[in-house]
Amino acid sequence: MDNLQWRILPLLALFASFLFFFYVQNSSKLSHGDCSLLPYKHYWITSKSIVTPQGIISGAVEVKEGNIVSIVKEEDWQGYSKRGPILDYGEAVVMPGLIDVHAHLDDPGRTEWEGFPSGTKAAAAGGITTLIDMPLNSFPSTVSVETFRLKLEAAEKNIYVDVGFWGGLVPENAFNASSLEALLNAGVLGLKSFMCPSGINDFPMTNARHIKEGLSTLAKYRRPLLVHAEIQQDSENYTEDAENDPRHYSTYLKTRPPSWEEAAIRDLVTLSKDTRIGGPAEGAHLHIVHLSDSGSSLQLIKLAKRSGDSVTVETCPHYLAFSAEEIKDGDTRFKCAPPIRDSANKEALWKALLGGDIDMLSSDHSPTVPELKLFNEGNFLRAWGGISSLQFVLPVTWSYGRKYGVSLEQLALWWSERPAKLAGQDSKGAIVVGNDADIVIWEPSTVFDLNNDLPIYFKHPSISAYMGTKLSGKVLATFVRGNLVYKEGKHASAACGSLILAK
Ligand SMILES: NC(=O)N[C@H]1NC(=O)NC1=O
Ligand SMILES: [Zn+2]
Ligand SMILES: [Zn+2]
Repeated sequence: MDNLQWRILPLLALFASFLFFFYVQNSSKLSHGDCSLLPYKHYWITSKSIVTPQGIISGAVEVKEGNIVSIVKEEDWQGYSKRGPILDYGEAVVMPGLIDVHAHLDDPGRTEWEGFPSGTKAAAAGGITTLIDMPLNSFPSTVSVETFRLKLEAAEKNIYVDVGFWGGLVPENAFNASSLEALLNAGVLGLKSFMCPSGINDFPMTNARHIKEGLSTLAKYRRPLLVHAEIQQDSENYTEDAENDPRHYSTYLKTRPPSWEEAAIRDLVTLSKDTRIGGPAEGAHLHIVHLSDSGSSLQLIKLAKRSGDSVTVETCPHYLAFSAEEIKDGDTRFKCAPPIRDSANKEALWKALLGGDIDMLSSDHSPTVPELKLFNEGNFLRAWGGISSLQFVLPVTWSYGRKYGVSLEQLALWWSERPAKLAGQDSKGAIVVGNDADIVIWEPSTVFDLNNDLPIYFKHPSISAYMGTKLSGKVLATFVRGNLVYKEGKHASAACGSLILAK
């Protein structure tokens, strides 16, 4: 009897420690129920309006374990209808989730400006399923492996949508191939640089020589360089005098004429020759961010594309929604760089977008604290430059684009398919079998007022230029890799977005 006891006790202890081990393992993992507002991982989304690269269909999208596993047209749906849970969205639009390739979430270091939790909640509420965070406005800037690690630490378990990262190309690392390569090896999706002061001290500007070096390093990785294309010029039109009141938007506009963009883009299209097939930087790609000048700058880009340079260009909703004439004295919510120009320029930007000369859209969501917008002073020359828009880019593009006949397919191209390609995300950006189930469901005809009654998830709604406007297009639901992360004002309880690293 004694003997038996001595044999059983160690076995019991072993069994108990096994149980404890599995308990600890599982309790540290997030359960599916925290990541998604749905209790299941295999289901069908049905709608009369599903936007696919082959056109708009009525039917169903089957989602299983985070992927799109089949797309069924309505006429073939009969046999399917009892196979599992169905989320029927009726007439609402089912579109690929938006991919915002240009957002400043300011984390770590300036989380009072935005931060990963609030920024990605705003993204989810706006139908954005992936965003690529810019390397500046956080502190420190993402310009080395060490600073990139801090970025990843800040983002981990704090993101409600998938997030990738651009690294910074700055004078300090441009001629240091091993430093740049270490950053690229660590997984940034490409690099970003400025050709004028960025407004952030630890993110100094680059010149043509830095950019040439950057492109040649990026060629090996087949990743893009994104450039803020403005070069400071001597101002002919601007002098500091009583006539040029800094509370007038026209004063600010004079300080940053289209010639700044043109000068930068002229340099860039000389450098982008290297990206042609057979050129010294073949494999690299140049992407011009937030184009505002629809004149000579755009012509230069068109010419470069025609010559076979690997070049793309984005513009932002604020350049398509607003024009300089409408901006009231002191209303620094509208200050951004390059500036919002006149209405003729806005019309020409729409024409270029619809005609295919502008490739895609991005938010350039660049918030700050309200104090730095200097609302009391209303000084356009001294206030922070940056537009807050993240949650509203879909309804803004739709609302302001309707008079130009914008189609749902165009929205998907500008906001999902082409941005996915720029960021090197082959399994995102379109509703096709095998892709991540990144999906937005929205009602194009639902109108809403952007006021304080509306839940707004980015940190400082009062600084947004869209407050006080009426928009059309309400997001009902957002799915990230099959997880229902947002549904009519409610977010999933846990932040289960993935960090996207280049391989
Ligand atoms: N630092 C920063 O975010 N700058 C951005 N703001 C803006 O309006 N244009 C920019 O490039
Ligand atoms: Zn910029
Ligand atoms: Zn920016």
